[in-house]
Amino acid sequence: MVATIIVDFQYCFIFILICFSSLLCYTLFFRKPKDSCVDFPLPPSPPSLPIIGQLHLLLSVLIHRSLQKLSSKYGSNLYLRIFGFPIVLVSSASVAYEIFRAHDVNISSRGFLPTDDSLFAGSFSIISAPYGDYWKFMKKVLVTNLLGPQALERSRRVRGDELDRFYNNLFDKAVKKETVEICEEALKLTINSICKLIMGRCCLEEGGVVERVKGLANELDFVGKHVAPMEVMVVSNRLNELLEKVLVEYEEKQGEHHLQGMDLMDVLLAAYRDEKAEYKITRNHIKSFYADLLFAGITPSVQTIQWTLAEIINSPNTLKRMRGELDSVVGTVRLIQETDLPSLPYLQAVVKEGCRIGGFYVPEKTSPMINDCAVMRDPDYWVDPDEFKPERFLDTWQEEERKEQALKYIPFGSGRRSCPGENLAFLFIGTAIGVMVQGFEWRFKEDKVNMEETVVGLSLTMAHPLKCTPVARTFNSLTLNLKSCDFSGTLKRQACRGPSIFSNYFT
Ligand code: HEM
Repeated sequence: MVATIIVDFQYCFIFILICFSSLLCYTLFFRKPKDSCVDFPLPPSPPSLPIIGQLHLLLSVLIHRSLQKLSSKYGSNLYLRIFGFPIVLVSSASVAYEIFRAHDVNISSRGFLPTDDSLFAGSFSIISAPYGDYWKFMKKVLVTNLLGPQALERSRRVRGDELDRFYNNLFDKAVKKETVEICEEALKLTINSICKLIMGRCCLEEGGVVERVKGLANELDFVGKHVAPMEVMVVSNRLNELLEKVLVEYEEKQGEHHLQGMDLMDVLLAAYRDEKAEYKITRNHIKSFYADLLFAGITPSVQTIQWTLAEIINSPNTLKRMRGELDSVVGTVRLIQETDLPSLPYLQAVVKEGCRIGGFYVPEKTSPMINDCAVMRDPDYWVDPDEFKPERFLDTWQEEERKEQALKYIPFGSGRRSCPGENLAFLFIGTAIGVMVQGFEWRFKEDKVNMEETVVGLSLTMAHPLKCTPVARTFNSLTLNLKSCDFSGTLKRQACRGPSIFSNYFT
């Protein structure tokens, strides 16, 4: 009898325990968050843990892959909570399109306030600045003096010279039969070009500024890999010292600069000195702005060049078609230049596809958080989303379709806070890839390039950096021919061929 009572009591206890733990599980894992409402239910939420929420589901080196895995398992739009902080994770092209179309202004601030004075995304940076007067002022300065169509046209020669140097360096390696690391060569090209564009007439070479920026960029990538905030601060301090030196040099040479016309630094220094300036900026603002440009501009461009060449090497048909186009439009005597790009629609399509596949940079808009990588691989919108298929960008869309397409193609983000360097990036990548395909065969040890990915900082890079040996396609090196370009002609030709990714730049 006593034994029966004890067994009953045990069952009862187990039953109560099960009820209690079920209730706890329900509350912790499956209960809808309070902020949902009947009319607008929140997107589904994956199971969460106490305190950290869904953080454990995101912990991975390849964060874009874990995000993709989450969305394919639980739905393309998800509601997450990380330490109580709500995030809507968007992986579908149509929802991202809707957000950018209808709510751009609401998501034009990054959703976090920087807490330190580091040059990288600290309190003076425009990347982390909220959408407001400071951001608007700096964006205007940036577009007018560096990244807008007219500014890019004025600085074309600087990039032409650097492209020539890039080609001659590769030609030299080809003569010596040396293997090159593509990332390293692309890094030299991009750093040299960006430093010349933003610090133009300062004694860059003599002061070794380019080399020091390159060292700092490498260090920052390394630090990014190991997520060490203290070390970010150390690199930031060193860059601060370097930029202060550049600023002082500019101030000393102020008279000389005015004789040659104002450049970006002159304009910023004038605004810094002007008591009645539209926005009162400080030296820290200027240095932070330069840090933004260096590190937002360099790494994604370099990575995209590397990924795109790797894809081309793995796709002999693409390579053949690009070469045919380059040989017939540019020929085999002179080197491709920026003004050829509008006449090379297939090269443009390859670059566009390269940006879709490679140039990964997580937009820091946290709520909603748009996973641009997943949006550009959304199978409902992209045919064979994981394949390298430049042809997808050769379609001749109607005006409406083109607008919609632009909103779903977001390697540079979208809306007000989209990347202001998009046109410049297309010029860098288009000409660099053009030079490498026009000028060289690429010898490679294995049958195929290993496309395994890894993440460094905010960039998706190749786990096995691309190394190959250039073989010059012509006996003599190709010549640089920076003749002035007939825009009206190139634009007319372009109009017959359909949309151009360079249309912003050339109109
Ligand atoms: C393939 C090359 C590049 C890629 C894929 C890329 C991508 C991006 C992305 C995704 C963003 C964030 C957009 C958003 O939040 O919606 C961004 C922001 C930015 N990018 Fe780029 N970028 C590239 C090249 C460049 C270049 C060459 C420059 C200039 C030299 C540049 C300057 C910036 C700046 C200043 C911002 C911050 C804009 C703001 O906060 O308003 N980028 N970029």
